[in-house]
Amino acid sequence: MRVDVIATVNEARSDDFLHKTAIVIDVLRATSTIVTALEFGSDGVIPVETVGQAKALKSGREEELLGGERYGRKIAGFDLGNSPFEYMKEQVKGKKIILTTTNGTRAIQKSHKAQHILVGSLLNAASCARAAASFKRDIVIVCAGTQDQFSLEDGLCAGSLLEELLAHESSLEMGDFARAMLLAFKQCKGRLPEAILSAANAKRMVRQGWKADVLYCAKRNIYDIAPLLTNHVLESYRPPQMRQACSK
Ligand SMILES: O=C(O)[C@H](CS(=O)(=O)O)OP(=O)(O)O
Ligand SMILES: [Mg+2]
Repeated sequence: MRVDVIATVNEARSDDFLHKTAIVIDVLRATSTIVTALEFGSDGVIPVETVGQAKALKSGREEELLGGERYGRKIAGFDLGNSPFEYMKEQVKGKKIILTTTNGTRAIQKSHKAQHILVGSLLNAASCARAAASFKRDIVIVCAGTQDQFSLEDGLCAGSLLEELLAHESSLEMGDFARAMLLAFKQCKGRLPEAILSAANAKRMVRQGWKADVLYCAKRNIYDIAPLLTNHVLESYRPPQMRQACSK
């Protein structure tokens, strides 16, 4: 099995995903928010690229919510923003969420040619790796990045996924960028919050008042689900138990 890591969404070409499993990462914050929504009982998340697409999809049924951000803030007329804390509430239970964010949902769209599309974050790295390994295909990990720039927290999450994948597949082949992310992760595994807080995207988010979000998104392996895209909806998938992975 081969794993490659793509540094930003704009470096991804749709043909890179053919016949493969894609894992899309946007630690701050889209994929952490998606994992949280599903963990807290949302019925499914529909990721879309534009605000117009999100509004057009909303059918007016009570069991649907519009979520997302532009410039980090809730979009006018939407029910929810992009903070994971908004998705822990009773409000999301049993609801489908139509979500559009600047980087994360765009990266999910970009992976549409993959055979399987999983959503990864630090919160669910072990279960996401377990799900990906169970599909027995080559894997492409896409770091969404921030407005077309590489983001360290996405790279560290890719490294965490690689460490977990190696526990399932000792003969994993990987490209040099993937190897670099694995080494970077191993280097700061014991101090992930500090490493993430030192990076540009987190610094900007802290300035905007989102420090609690950054610290929450830096927690590793606290949830055991792997969002899997099925008919355009991300649903909670609990991967089969396989060989014991690294976890902590
Ligand atoms: O809301 C977020 O965390 C970001 C906003 S920004 O583009 O980084 O300002 O969106 P995301 O798609 O989760 O990266
Ligand atoms: Mg982001």
